Amino acid sequence: MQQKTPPGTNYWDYIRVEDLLTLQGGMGRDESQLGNDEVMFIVVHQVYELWFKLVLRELTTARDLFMKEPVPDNELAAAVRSFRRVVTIFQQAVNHFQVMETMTTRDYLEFRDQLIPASGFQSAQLREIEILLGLEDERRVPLGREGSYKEALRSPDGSASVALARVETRLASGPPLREVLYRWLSRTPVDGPSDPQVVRRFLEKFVASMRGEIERRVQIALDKALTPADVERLRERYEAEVRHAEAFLLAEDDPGADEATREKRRAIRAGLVFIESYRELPRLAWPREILDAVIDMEQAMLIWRQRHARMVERVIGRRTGTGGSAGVDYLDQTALRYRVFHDIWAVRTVLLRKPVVPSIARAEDYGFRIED
Ligand code: HEM
Ligand SMILES: N[C@@H](CC(=O)c1ccccc1NC=O)C(=O)O
Repeated sequence: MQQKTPPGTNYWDYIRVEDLLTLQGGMGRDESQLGNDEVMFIVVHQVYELWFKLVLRELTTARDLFMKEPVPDNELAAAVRSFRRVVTIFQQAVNHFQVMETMTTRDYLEFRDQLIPASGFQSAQLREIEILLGLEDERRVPLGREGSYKEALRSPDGSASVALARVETRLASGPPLREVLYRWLSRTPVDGPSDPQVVRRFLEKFVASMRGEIERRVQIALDKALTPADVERLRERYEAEVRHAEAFLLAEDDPGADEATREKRRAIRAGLVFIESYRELPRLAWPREILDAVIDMEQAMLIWRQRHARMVERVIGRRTGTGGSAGVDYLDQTALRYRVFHDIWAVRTVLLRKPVVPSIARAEDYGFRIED
């Protein structure tokens, strides 16, 4: 007997096209009253919110994975795929700003004032992405009106809103990715069992090797016939660089931190340096892919913020935002400051050339064999 197609299986019911097409009516809920620019403005925002929704799903899955102790090695590839999807989404989404840029300044001014005090600042899903990644509240740039970013999510009469509820739920939904990823990194066996003494010895050897590199660089400068005064200036810079690197690696860069916190930071930083420095060892292949994907992700988001600011500058210049911020100045600051994975960036300043990376005693522990 021929099988019947289950009812409801067609494009329009599955994709919910008719429902989707009723959502572009703006504040008056009547699309016929809106011009093409405003409908485009609404559609582009809706498209972004849908992308944000997917990003949140991927980040939640990855965060849940890194919450496990231990993190199952055979699931690392899935986390990399999640991060890569987030990167691809942001890279695509950044191009949607070009659609906005088909609108001239005067076209936009036709409907802009009615938007006050609404603003992209009230995108709860972007805030959720920041929270889930682990952006610290102290890093947030003040919007230029009273209270925290959460206050901006209240309704105009000061009451709670669906956007605020969304953000509160996210804040209560567990630790951010940064925290669990760093915890995982701190458990990296650094040339042996993860033990504070082993970690410290590894870091000290690493710093010693960095010191050795200074002489070589000074010699290069001399060979390039720089003046003695220039060479001296360079030497001072290199020495300051190593002092900074040492303070970073041995977690002496934050005098307020207690010893237990420092020990945790040393373990995270040693894990990072170890994975990056011996990235060709087979057992480090997936951890290093994780680090690359996380950097890609943060970079894609920074570029998204920066690109948004350039679009804004082009469309409205440097005027005050409808949300009450300084506009482009505010957005440019967020693009510089909103970083989450500081240590993964910072470790790039301290890595060494392959020939001078300290040798490790137990390289065979980090291999695997496919062939016999
Ligand atoms: C012509 C188009 C646009 C203009 C002129 C514009 C302008 C601005 C301005 C001035 C701000 C600063 C807050 C304020 O005081 O209002 C802002 C924030 C924001 N906008 Fe837009 N925007 C546009 C389109 C978009 C689009 C398409 C998105 C996509 C979701 C978006 C997302 C955001 C977000 C998430 C923020 C908050 C940024 C943060 O606080 O980190 N904007 N926008
Ligand atoms: N902040 C923008 C207005 C704006 O773009 C906007 C207004 C309401 C809802 C979303 C918006 N998009 C991004 O900020 C402006 O100052 O023109």
